[in-house]
Amino acid sequence: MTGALAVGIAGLGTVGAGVVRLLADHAALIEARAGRKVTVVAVSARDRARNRGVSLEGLRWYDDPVALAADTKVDVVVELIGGADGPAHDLVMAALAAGKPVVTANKALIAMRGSALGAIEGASIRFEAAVAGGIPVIKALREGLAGDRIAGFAGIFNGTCNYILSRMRAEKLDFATVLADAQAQGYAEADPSFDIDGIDTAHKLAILAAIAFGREVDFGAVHVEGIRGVSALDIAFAEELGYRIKLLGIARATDAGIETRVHPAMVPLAAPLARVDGVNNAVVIEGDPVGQIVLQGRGAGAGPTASAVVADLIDLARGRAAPMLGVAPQALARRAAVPMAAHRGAYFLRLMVVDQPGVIADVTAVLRDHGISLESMLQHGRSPGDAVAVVLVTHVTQEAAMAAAITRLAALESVQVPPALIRIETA
Ligand SMILES: NC(=O)c1ccc[n+]([C@@H]2O[C@H](COP(=O)([O-])OP(=O)(O)OC[C@H]3O[C@@H](n4cnc5c(N)ncnc54)[C@H](O)[C@@H]3O)[C@@H](O)[C@H]2O)c1
Ligand SMILES: N[C@@H](CCO)C(=O)O
Ligand code: NA
Repeated sequence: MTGALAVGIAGLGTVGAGVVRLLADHAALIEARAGRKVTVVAVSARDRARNRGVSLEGLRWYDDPVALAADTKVDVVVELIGGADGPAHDLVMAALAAGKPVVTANKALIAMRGSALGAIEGASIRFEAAVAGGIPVIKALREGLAGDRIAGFAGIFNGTCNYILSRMRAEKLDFATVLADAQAQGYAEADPSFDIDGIDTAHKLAILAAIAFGREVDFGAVHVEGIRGVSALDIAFAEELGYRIKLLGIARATDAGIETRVHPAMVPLAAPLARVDGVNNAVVIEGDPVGQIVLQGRGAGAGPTASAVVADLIDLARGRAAPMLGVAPQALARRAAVPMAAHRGAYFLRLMVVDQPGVIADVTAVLRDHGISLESMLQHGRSPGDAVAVVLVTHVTQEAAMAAAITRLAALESVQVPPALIRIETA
């Protein structure tokens, strides 16, 4: 048995304190599995006096995280500060420059700077915690499915959004009410925009797509829509039509290249992702020859996220090498990013129209002009002279045709508010 793996941790918030606690609580089993001790020797955070519920006795303290990377007694740097720039980025660059491996939970950093970091000669950087927290989805793709060709995957990667959508459905509440409550209870951030505008999901999707398809991390190519526009009315219609609305991150290999998109989607009740509720995350992967794999679990929180960070540390302690994105930098594939306009799928479209003769004829004429075929149509009740909801479900059609039709529908005099559009997925 070689000597202990000496760990330096920067950032002692939810995840950092969770990692210190897990390494202490499971010290014996981690040593047995790693073949050596994994020991925290140094830490850095902003407030030395703060009580984090974990003992920092005997650990070297650094006010400046970059100084922690220079500590010659630190073998591996764990970055748990967060953010694509600033101290987290400075620390990771300093650690890699010093030839030290890095473990991080920072999805923003990997999504925005992953390609540049991966290109650094000899860089060793692990980030299982960054995607779907405790679900070992990066290991599943990079190791477990290393022999498979991945056709695509779809997942629920943001617990905050899934919690909000689950409560909106179960309690028939609107978005603003549930968000305010989630903030009051401390689930959602005071500025929750990364979560609810889909950016956090897009970070995770960009990272996972790079590994699934062996190409560079391409955050800029991801089409991103969040959940602010999801209404209680559309959730009720989804229920009636046999769907659940989820914020999905989807990546697919098509003949034209790789499609990556984040948006609310209607998922049939029988599909694996439909029944994943609350703060849970889940991902459905399609591989050849393995077929379909479904992983579900906790995507956030101190324990689940620490579980992923510690697994990465054990890999390092074992001396297991793995290229950052699953293939060597020079072997990364160049595959085109497919624009959203080229996406093909089925759509749910809700219009608020004036209840008067001829309106449906006008609407269907627009759809006909753009070659869009309808699967079903729904209208409840009558309200002459007032606005009523009309729901249209299309057959598979091209996004560009749908977008053009919506522009024309929105301009019709009988259409009262901007049309609501939700894509239908089979995952
Ligand atoms: N909380 C989760 O459940 C979760 C899940 C997956 C990934 N992550 C990621 O893990 C990382 C940490 O998240 P968190 O929830 O623990 O955040 P947090 O806000 O609870 O903790 C951040 C820590 O970084 C420290 N810090 C900030 N600036 C610093 C500086 N200049 N120098 C030294 N320390 C500094 C803070 O003092 C704090 O201890 C983020 O990248 C986040 O996206 C979090
Ligand atoms: N804000 C994230 C945390 C985990 O990345 C979520 O709600 O899922
Ligand atoms: Na993970």
